[in-house]
Amino acid sequence: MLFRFPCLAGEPPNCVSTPPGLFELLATLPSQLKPHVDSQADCAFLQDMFGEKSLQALVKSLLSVHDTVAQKSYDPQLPPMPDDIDEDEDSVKIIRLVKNKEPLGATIKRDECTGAIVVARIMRGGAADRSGLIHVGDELKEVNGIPVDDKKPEEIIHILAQSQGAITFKIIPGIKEDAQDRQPKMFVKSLFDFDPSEDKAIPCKEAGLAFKKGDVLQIMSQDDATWWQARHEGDANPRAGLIPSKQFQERRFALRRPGVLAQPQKVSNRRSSSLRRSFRLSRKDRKTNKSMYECKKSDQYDTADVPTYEEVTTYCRPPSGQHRLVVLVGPTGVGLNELKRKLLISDPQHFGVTVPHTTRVKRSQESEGVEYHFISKHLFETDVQNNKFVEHGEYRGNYYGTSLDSVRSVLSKNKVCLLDVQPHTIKHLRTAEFKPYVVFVKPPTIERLRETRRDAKVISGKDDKCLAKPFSEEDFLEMINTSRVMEAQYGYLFDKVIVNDDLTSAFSDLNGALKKLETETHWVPVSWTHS
Ligand SMILES: Nc1ncnc2c1ncn2[C@@H]1O[C@H](COP(=O)(O)OP(=O)(O)OP(=O)(O)O)[C@@H](O)[C@H]1O
Repeated sequence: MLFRFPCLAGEPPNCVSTPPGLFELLATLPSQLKPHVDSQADCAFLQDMFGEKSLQALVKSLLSVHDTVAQKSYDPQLPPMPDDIDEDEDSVKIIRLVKNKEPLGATIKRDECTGAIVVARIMRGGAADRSGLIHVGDELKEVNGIPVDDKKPEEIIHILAQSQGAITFKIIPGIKEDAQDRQPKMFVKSLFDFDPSEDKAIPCKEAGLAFKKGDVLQIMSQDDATWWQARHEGDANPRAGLIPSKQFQERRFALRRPGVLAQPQKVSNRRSSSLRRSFRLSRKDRKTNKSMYECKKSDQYDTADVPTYEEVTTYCRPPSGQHRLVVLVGPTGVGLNELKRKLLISDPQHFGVTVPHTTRVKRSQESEGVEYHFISKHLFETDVQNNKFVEHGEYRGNYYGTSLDSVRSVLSKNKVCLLDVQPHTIKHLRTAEFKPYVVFVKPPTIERLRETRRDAKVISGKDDKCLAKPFSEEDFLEMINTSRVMEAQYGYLFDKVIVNDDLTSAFSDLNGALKKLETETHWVPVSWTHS
């Protein structure tokens, strides 16, 4: 039963502090409730309850606390207007902000031309921004009555840091820039790690926003060419932090590049030229050596491409829309084929793989379009010229390749196409048509590799005999090393990283991610959603 004290609602707070009135009110309540109470026992219970002294005392103290709070004024006490405002009196503003533990969210600098101390930046969502009283370009004249004209910015920051409670600013408002408010808000995926505490160039380390490769950031302001303001997408904290702008980060990266990239790291010593996996998939041709292909496309880092930020937007596959291409990458022997095989077995109607092309002669037990598409050398070369291949290579005088059309063919059957490629190929697949979801499969620790792969076999790339042999210690070390290099070089292109330790867990991790991909919203490059 819901009831309240009807005669108290809306009354001025002090009218309820007369105890007799309160006691009478409580005493009459049971009779007022009588029409709603069925039994005599309930009536007696209510009578007892409302007649109880302790309840009356409790209600009394509750109401008196309410009165005290209601009568309090929480408005800040503004100081009297200073009487030394003369010539500029129209343009001087006195602002009082109450300081709590949160920083003010503004930075100041000395204007190089005028020598005045001006507000350089207002952090979006910070205390100063939320107050709406301080703006970029405002000239700071006094802080807590102390003139700041002759002070260095650091001294003023010190005064601010020392201040407790309310801080009074005397400022001359600058010209208001509305342009920044009109800027569209954009989201970016960060393609590098950033730690402001390690950054020597940032104007204020405390104002920096740390992020990791793959984080989605909301860009709040790009007014400053060097330091943008951003916040983590979905973060409840509205306060923006400083991040290096795209241009600035690219410049810095370019300066650093000679040391880092002049010698692009090879993805693998033994098998870096291999280009194989998609070819091996549908083939019953188990003799095909995965390391036999010469990769024609550059295996080197694309130095023109500096990974900084990528503008992204949300995308959810329409229920009957084409599936996103699932791209698997990882070092040789990590278990890509094993995971792919498990997916195919789990739901053959749902998952599919491409049929590669080859110029080698068809064997008697093979059928066109099952193990391979068998085409002439001339046609293969024409298709290469016309960029029809995702990857292609040559082995023992024959060409092998995975065509874009073979990917389209799987997708057109409304299947999820599973494609494993060399990581440098990912960039060519990143189109609105394929909307690739890139899964990087990485090995666990060497100890776990030794334990889990005790009975496993790998096809050695060292010889030409294509024999499956137990993993050697060298295989494990190479797998781990290649994985590190791949992650460092191409990690910004990965949507999901799966550690293939226990096979069942890795499979369920992958399967779960692919299920979500079909129904949930994901961040994708904006260019993929413009038709
Ligand atoms: N989590 C795992 N635990 C135990 N054995 C595994 C695991 N994952 C894969 N294997 C085994 O490791 C071997 C190599 O796996 P797989 O052929 O799938 O590797 P791959 O990444 O496709 O490499 P490649 O393309 O060079 O063949 C296989 O014998 C496979 O059964």
